[in-house]
Amino acid sequence: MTTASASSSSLLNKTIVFYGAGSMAEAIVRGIVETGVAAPGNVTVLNRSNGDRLLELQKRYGVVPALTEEQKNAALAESDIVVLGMKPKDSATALLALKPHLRPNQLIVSLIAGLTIGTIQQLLASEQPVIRTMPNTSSSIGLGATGISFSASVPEDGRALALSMFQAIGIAAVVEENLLQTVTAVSGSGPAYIYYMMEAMIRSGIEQGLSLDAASELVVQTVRGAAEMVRTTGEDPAELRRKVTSPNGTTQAAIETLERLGFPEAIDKAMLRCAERAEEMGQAIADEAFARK
Ligand SMILES: NC(=O)C1=CN([C@@H]2O[C@H](COP(=O)(O)OP(=O)(O)OC[C@H]3O[C@@H](n4cnc5c(N)ncnc54)[C@H](OP(=O)(O)O)[C@@H]3O)[C@@H](O)[C@H]2O)C=CC1
Ligand SMILES: O=C(O)[C@@H]1CCC=N1
Repeated sequence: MTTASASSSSLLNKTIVFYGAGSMAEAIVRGIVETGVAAPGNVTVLNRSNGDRLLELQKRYGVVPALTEEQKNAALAESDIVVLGMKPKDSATALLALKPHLRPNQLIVSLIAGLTIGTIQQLLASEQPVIRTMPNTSSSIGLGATGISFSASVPEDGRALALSMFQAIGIAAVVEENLLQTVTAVSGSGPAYIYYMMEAMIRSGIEQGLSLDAASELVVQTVRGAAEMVRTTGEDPAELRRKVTSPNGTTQAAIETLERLGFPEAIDKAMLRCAERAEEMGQAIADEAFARK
């Protein structure tokens, strides 16, 4: 566990409310509390109706649950940072409910796939400083990969705060807002592709005779080792693949099979569809915002 010391732009001095405290919010709460960059007593969690979940988060991380309407409204009105952690379909209603409580300098950090800075500001009817992010669930173990974009109204210290939040729980890349759909396709949804591949590898290992435990352990260590090899050697994945692939050997036979079955095209199409879906979800919220004006 690492610790952070308080300075004026430190998260330790800031109050943060997670407006929607589901899986992604928990990944971030856990990351920032366990790395010591945020004080649990300064972190409030609130949900639409699931109070039991808030009590669980309190037990696990020492954060503060907002259970009553009064507590919820106070947390939204008083926190320095409001993190939007609800599902896209719930976001327009949630932003309209947030609007009357906000002060102009509160930072909005959105985790919501597809939802644009423009739509958030439209729903809030203000130039509120908005930090749009696309994190992933590996943030809970400090290995997150987050894309970040800022509205023009985010001040320098707001940018630094957001970066410190996401850098505490992994890596953070600042990108143009229109590239956040691509970040969603790469790293937001990316863990699921890797889990899917792991599921398939474990299943095949079992079908070929390994026990569940042996297949799982071997697959986990293989994925972990492969990622660490790319990271620590700095070599290109293609070069590392070449080193595993003996001419006319077993790996070549496997890769040729994957190529014949369209593996690279399948990944490309999946990622394009993912980015397109983020766009569609953002458009649906924008349409709802327009309809509710
Ligand atoms: N899961 C992931 O890997 C990633 C998710 N995201 C984004 O994070 C967001 C959340 O996803 P995820 O954590 O998986 O979702 P979850 O369903 O786990 O959590 C959503 C939470 O939002 C709460 N909520 C819904 N409406 C409101 C409201 N009006 N006011 C307060 N709280 C509300 C729900 O509470 P209740 O149960 O009481 O309704 C629930 O706890 C999504 O927008 C998603 O696009 C981004 C990157 C990765
Ligand atoms: O599946 C989703 O919509 C969210 C966004 C990125 C990961 N999970």
